[in-house]
Amino acid sequence: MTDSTSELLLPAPAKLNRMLHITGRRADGYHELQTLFQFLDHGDELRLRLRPDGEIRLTPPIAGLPDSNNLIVRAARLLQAESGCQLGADIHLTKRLPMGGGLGGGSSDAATTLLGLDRLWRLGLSLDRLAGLGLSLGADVPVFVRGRAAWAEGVGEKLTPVELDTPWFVVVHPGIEVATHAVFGAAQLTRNTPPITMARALQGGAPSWHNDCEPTVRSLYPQVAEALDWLGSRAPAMLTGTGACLFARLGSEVTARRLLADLPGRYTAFIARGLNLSPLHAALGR
Ligand SMILES: C[C@@](CO)(OP(=O)(O)O)[C@H](O)COP(=O)(O)OP(=O)(O)OC[C@H]1O[C@@H](n2ccc(N)nc2=O)[C@H](O)[C@@H]1O
Ligand SMILES: Nc1ncnc2c1ncn2[C@@H]1O[C@H](COP(=O)(O)OP(=O)(O)O)[C@@H](O)[C@H]1O
Repeated sequence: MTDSTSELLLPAPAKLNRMLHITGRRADGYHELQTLFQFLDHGDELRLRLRPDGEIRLTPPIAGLPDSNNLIVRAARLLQAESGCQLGADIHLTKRLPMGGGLGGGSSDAATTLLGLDRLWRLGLSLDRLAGLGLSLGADVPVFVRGRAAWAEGVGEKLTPVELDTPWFVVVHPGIEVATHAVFGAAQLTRNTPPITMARALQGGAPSWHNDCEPTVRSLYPQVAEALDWLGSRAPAMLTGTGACLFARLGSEVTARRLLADLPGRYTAFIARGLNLSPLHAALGR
């Protein structure tokens, strides 16, 4: 974060779903989940600069995504409407996270916009209120607003903070996109995992965790299956969200770097550490 009152430089971290169970389907077609969210010390970055004229300007544009659909612009306009604030912002996005990869980049960008503009515009809104606004933008936004690793239920909005182990991860993008709606719409998807308590989920720890989307994503997207097989032969590996990104859990930065160096050239990847406090909240002191 810069020290100026008219400009902020803030992180928008990635998340992982350390486990994900699908426990049912609601009347509106959305699925009930139980998941553990954790942040990574890797993500996008937003520079927010105050504009007195009320305009919201985003640079650079994301190819194929009109600004009016960008969660950053939508979050900024929502905050203006909610607070009646007449101020605006120039927002510069450094996009590092693959889109639609299950790392929550768009949701995290939205949360950073809400918290950053709340600070820049001196609105003083509570995290409860900002999380409520975030939920209207997407189910994954509230966890980024609250900034604590969490046990999540419902569609991901009922959050209980947790302290998880903080290993190093190798996060791999297999080079294809997974359509979230195709996974949730697949006939073969397991939708009836019996609900468990948070205590039970935490008791087993990482070796006991799995993602109910994984078998469906494996069969619909053979490239994901191949990448998961490769990664899983080197370290315990899983899918995050509905993919397409995968993560392997390592005991140290050195072993993570070694695995990254061995990775076949057809995949893109990065290493990162798991965090129980979002770097956004660390930067803002919230
Ligand atoms: C399942 C998670 C876990 O983190 O996957 P990732 O997106 O991170 O991979 C998310 O909650 C995803 O949330 P989000 O990315 O906001 O999903 P959306 O775009 O709203 O949903 C796309 C489509 O997936 C289906 N969908 C999504 C979430 C959910 N709990 N049940 C659903 O059935 C719906 O058909 C919806 O139209
Ligand atoms: N600022 C943004 N960054 C990324 N995606 C965005 C953004 N705003 C809107 N989107 C839309 O949200 C979708 C989901 O993106 P993202 O959050 O990166 O993936 P996921 O939900 O799989 O973790 C994108 O495919 C894109 O259409």
